[in-house]
Amino acid sequence: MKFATDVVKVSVPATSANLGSGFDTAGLALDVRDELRFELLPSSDVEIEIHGEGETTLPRDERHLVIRSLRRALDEFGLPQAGVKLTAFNRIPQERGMGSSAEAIVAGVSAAAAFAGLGDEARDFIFDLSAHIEGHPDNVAPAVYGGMTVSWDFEPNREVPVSDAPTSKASGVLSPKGDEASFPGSPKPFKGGYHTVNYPVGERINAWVFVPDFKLSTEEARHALPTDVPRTDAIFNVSRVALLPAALGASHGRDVNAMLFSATADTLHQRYRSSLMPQSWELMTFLRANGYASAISGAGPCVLVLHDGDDSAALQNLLFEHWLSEGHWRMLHPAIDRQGVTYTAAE
Ligand SMILES: Nc1ncnc2c1ncn2[C@@H]1O[C@H](COP(=O)(O)OP(=O)(O)OP(=O)(O)O)[C@@H](O)[C@H]1O
Ligand SMILES: N[C@@H](CCO)C(=O)O
Repeated sequence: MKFATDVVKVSVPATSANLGSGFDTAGLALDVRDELRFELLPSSDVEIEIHGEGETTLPRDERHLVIRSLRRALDEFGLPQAGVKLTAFNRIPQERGMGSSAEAIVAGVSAAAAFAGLGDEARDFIFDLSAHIEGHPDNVAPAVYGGMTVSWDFEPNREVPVSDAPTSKASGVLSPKGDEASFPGSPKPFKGGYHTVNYPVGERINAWVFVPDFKLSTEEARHALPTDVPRTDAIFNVSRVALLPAALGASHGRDVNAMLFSATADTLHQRYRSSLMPQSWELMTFLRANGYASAISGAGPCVLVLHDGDDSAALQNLLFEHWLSEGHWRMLHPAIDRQGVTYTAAE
């Protein structure tokens, strides 16, 4: 395959994963965008220019996550590897729980799609490859599609308890191999791998992200999680995550803020990570004690608030004295992004 163009532009939104109860599953796109320009070079060099977030910390060579993801996707699209100049204008805070790594991966993969001359028809492929590179789909899905997403990893061998399933030819059960072809007849379940569903977000839903002046890598935060969780905690989160689409969709005339409050509650991950970010835990619990639907954003340490209506002034007043005035926290009030990644050929 040949390059369809020499220059492409990509814009990717920030994302907040988990939304409290939906660990590794729920995500929301926020209108804080990184803008990237990719230009093919006649040589095999990589040139990287970074403005904004990461300009003093990110590598400027083949180790850069955007470049690594671009390289992987060029192979997948059957395009040759080439020299490239990347110019990045980064606004998404990094290692804070706003989906910066998913952004970088989606940017590189989407750039390859645009170099291949592909448009919207490549979106599902971008999601699939990006989620495989990231290793979990909850940030990648809203970064690709916008809005609120619920994602899952369809693992055929876990969908049917294979060892217990009847083996008569009439029952049409999954083979231990567990691939797509082993579901005979109809209906057909999904193919193995990552999937996502986009849910509408009500026009009145507002999001705030409180960004601290310290970082926490997702890798470190994932190491803090236990292998097993109590059954009562699992039941608690199942009941709350099921509320999330209804609460964010907000078209049912019920008390949306009360539903958001329950929907963002969690017992599966946040408490286990609290010692890695005590300030975030303190802020999140203070907000909840004051009735706000609040959660750790992604793996932290940012804190997310969701609310029906614009409560900026009240939040500012509530948090000014102990948090915002000391300069350790910034308050962002991004719009909900409903577009997802954009990728186009450019001049
Ligand atoms: N714009 C970017 N360009 C290149 N690499 C990036 C960019 N943003 C993030 N990265 C890479 O991703 C790492 C941060 O990933 P990490 O998963 O720890 O945080 P996050 O994605 O911001 O948080 P979360 O996954 O909880 O939302 C950075 O250390 C860097 O290696
Ligand atoms: N679900 C992920 C989001 C961060 O990538 C976590 O909390 O570890």
